[in-house]
Amino acid sequence: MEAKKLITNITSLSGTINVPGDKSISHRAVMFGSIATGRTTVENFLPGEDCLSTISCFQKLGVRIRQEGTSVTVEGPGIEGLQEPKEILDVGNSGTTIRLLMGILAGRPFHSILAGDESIAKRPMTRVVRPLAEMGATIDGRMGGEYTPLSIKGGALKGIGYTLPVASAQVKSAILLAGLQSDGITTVVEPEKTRDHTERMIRMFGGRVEADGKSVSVEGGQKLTGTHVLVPGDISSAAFFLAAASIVPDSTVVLQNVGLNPTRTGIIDVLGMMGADMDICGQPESSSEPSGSITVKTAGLRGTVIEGGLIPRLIDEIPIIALIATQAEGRTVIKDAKELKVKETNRIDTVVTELRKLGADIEASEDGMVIHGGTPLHGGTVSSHGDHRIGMMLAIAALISKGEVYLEDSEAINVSYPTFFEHLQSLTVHD
Ligand SMILES: O=C(O)C1=C[C@@H](OP(=O)(O)O)[C@@H](O)[C@H](O)C1
Ligand SMILES: C=C(OP(=O)(O)O)C(=O)O
Repeated sequence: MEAKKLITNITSLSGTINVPGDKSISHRAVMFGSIATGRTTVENFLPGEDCLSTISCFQKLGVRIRQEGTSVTVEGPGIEGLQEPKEILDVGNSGTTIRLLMGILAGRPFHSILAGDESIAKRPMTRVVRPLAEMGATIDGRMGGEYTPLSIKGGALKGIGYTLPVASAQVKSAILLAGLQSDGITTVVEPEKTRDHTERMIRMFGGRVEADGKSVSVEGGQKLTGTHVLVPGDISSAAFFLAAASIVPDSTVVLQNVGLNPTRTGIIDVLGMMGADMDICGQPESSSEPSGSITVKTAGLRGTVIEGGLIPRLIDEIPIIALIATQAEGRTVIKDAKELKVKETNRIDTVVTELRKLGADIEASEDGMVIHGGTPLHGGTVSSHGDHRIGMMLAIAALISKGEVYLEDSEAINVSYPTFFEHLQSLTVHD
């Protein structure tokens, strides 16, 4: 594919966007709909490639799922109704799909093979394989189960107490999904609190889960019942426009229907610390996930330090935060973020490499990066490296670059935000 010429040389950004559905919640709505009994309807589903991979995997497990744009109906057969797949379960580019699916399949008495794309083949799986094997599943894969393709033969599971070595909502969720099929109680303790969409969804489907600080427990053998899920907009997608409106001069952008779950709002906290101009208006909670609208205007920003418990609350926003930091006054330090190395790309390397191509003053550290702000960006040819969040971050960087910017591998953006360029275009004001 030819490199895409990005939008540059704009005067300001102005307008309103309805942020597309949350990726994490869309995945879980299909998964819980598939293991529950009865019909689940999903509204404002994200029809991005990752969530479509989740639908296709569950269809291969015998679940009847109809998807038309942002609306999905799942005819839940109940967990016992899942059937041995005849084909390989292809998770595409999606870490959430493979890891949560492993938790579900760990308790099923049949054999499955899971595989995905080149990026998935490099992402660590032992973190999920180890606790699920301890619960009683038989899982193997390349390099002793660290990498795809993986094979799973589920078993009679027993509940465990497990302390996560890394803060990961995907690993926590996989263990909880296996725990729902286990004998007794399963407890997961996290080093830092991560997104709690799985816990909220267990409750939405009529199940019980106990959460106490960084510890979460479920009892096995609970019955889940199909329901209606209203998916709020994805704050991780909104983040690109929060950033864009903050750094493009004379801008005002309204982002409607943004998910405001406190385990995800680290980006709002950081923008606040940096001096951003945001006005947040919460909506009355119509589902178990809070949401609201955010009006963001251009502001002079200053550097900050991002570390510790804040990191899991903004883990996917670090590429766009790095770009914001190039425009802030002073230095921004991001640490405790080693997990970035095992995302769709090594996001420490890809952010540093690509932003440097546009003139940013940024360096990698052992567990994050250091950005010296106040640097004008120039034109160039950059690459997403097949990573949607790197691609979108670079498209926002182009808005403030002096000179033309071309993006290689721009289609990667379809993984989480297929209407990204349309939305960006609709906000753009030229002279
Ligand atoms: O549970 C989820 O939906 C996700 C958890 C995070 O991954 P980790 O669990 O690997 O931190 C995040 O980066 C990913 O985009 C979605
Ligand atoms: C890391 C991400 O997703 P996943 O782990 O599901 O591939 C992401 O969306 O930034």
